[in-house]
Amino acid sequence: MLFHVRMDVSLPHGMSEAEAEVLKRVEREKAQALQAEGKWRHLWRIVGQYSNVSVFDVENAEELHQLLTGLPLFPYMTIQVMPLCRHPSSIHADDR
Ligand SMILES: O=C(O)C[C@H]1C=CC(=O)O1
Repeated sequence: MLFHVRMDVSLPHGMSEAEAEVLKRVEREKAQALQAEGKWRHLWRIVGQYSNVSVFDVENAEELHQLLTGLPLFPYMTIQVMPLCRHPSSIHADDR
């Protein structure tokens, strides 16, 4: 099942540079592992914002919830989720 997800990141002003760097590194490792697994299919930066739009390919909403809440930056993100289904006019066979 595909989900469009928008993540807006807002780190606390009081967070040290060192702590932010560690969080971002651990987040990157997790994000890249999920991409390698095929679960995080697209990851795009929104120009000019500390935000991304992503497409996840997971079994169900419960799996997506577990995955998102497990992200190191989760406490500092506002997340919007849109479930997707195949568009009848799409010519791409792998749209799920
Ligand atoms: O930078 C972001 O958009 C937040 C988060 C998503 C992937 C990642 O590495 O960090």
